[in-house]
Amino acid sequence: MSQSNASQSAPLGDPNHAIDLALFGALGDLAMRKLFPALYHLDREGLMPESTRIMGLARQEHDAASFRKMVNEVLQKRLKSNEQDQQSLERFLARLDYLKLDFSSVDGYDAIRQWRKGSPRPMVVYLSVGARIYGDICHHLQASKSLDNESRVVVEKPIGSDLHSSIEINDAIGEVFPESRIYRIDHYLGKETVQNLIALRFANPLFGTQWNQNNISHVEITVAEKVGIEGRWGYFDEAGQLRDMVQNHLLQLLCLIAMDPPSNLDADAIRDEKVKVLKALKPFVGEALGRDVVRGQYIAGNSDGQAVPGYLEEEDANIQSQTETFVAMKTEVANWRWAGVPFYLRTGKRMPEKLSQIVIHFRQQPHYIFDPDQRGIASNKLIIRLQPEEGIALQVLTKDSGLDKGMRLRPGPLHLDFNSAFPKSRIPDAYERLLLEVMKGQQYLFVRRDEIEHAWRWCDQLIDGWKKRDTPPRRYPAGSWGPVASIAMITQDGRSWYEDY
Ligand SMILES: NC(=O)C1=CN([C@@H]2O[C@H](COP(=O)(O)OP(=O)(O)OC[C@H]3O[C@@H](n4cnc5c(N)ncnc54)[C@H](OP(=O)(O)O)[C@@H]3O)[C@@H](O)[C@H]2O)C=CC1
Ligand SMILES: O=C1O[C@H](COP(=O)(O)O)[C@@H](O)[C@H](O)[C@H]1O
Repeated sequence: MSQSNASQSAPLGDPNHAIDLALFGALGDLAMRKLFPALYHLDREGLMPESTRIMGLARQEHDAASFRKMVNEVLQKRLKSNEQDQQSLERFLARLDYLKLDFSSVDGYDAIRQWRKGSPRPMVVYLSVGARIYGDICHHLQASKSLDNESRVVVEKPIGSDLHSSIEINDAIGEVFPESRIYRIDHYLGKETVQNLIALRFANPLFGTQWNQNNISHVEITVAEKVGIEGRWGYFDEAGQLRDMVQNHLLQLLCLIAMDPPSNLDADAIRDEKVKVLKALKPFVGEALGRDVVRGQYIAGNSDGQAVPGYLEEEDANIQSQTETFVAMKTEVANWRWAGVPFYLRTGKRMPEKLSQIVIHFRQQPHYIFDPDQRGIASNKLIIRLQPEEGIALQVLTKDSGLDKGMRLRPGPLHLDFNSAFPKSRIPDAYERLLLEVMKGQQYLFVRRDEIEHAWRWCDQLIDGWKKRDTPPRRYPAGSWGPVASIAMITQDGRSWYEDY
């Protein structure tokens, strides 16, 4: 384990941000893979106040010592060697405690009240469990008098599987916590470049003045995953890519691209603008469903040169499943700013690369004077890369150099790569940022109830349409960019998916 100066030199976080964190589902996949590493990083970076305590809750038998050992093993495995230092690890592990609890029964919740007794810190309840049990947990916490009027709750996505179920879950949480103390996670909102999108759009007049249908011809949002189902077949098959990724992450990205400038950076000012976008999203009616949406499911193929199974051959698979692992669609935000500008969205599992990027295609000049053969390349693009290699590039056109080239155009990037532009700063994981905002009690990176519900309303009409049409998903080989029809969907508009990966 390498020794680093980070922990020695960093002051511990602002005492006003100290919390008691009750982490429900502490032995689960999300907690182990994302939450504990993120909490450790906050501690190591000096952002976790000294008195902050963390209680892990799950139903397996453990005591504090065996739980700490388990978390320690996970951290050793997940952290890079230059991120580990003995002092930070020891300090972080010492904050951890464990409570064995069956979340569905009120018995045992008294122990949480006992743990909290006399604590001056607000309690943050993090629900890293399936959404069906959120209501029970909130009510049992209330019944056991473990909460006070500063307690906050953090809930994971997806909240429900349609509008109706999300209303039920939100109602149940809302009976215990007011909206101002509910933090609905969409981890894409914690990604560094997503934050930068807000800065880019609203701090730079260069873009602010161009951000509308007069200057932008179309927008692409791609969230491609290289992985398949990773042992989550049961969960995923009920959800599918539309509910798992579009309803939340892709629609949130679309909102941040399409929203009007908020009057300030307050949570509600931003959320009000996002809601307006969700309300203005065109539904898919009539022919549009067949023409503008493509559902896909991967079959066996290759990933990194290795043969990988198809979706229906994965562990636990039901071979009859028609669940989509890929969706591509063309939609529109029907308002003054965006009328007539297509938003092409695509997301899928088992794509060739892990790639999340937004491409804003600007319109061509009204009058063109260069080589007619080059007309196709003659427009600017703004490429906002979320992962991997976070960065922003503006593709501009210059003259190709050389005596023999005449006035040939050459597209080239003005590139801001965050890793090389700011080499000293580690790019934090989305969960670090989100947990920090919860500790501070700031909600602007979290999703308000009406956003979730408008997003479901829009997805529900799409899902209903699919049910009525009852057509199977199109097959695509693992390791490809999705069904051929998703390429045809955009080429029929005389465009193509941006491919400079
Ligand atoms: N994993 C991921 O990458 C992502 C997850 N999410 C969301 O995060 C949440 C957690 O997901 P994930 O970590 O994958 O889920 P897991 O099933 O891996 O973890 C859930 C944890 O909660 C425990 N648990 C469940 N029910 C009870 C109960 N009644 N009493 C006591 N303990 C219980 C489980 O214990 P046991 O093992 O004994 O059942 C387990 O420790 C979900 O809402 C999911 O949708 C969101 C985005 C990504
Ligand atoms: O919410 C989810 O997101 C992940 C993808 O997240 P990323 O940060 O790795 O892009 C996805 O794999 C998972 O199915 C989904 O539930």
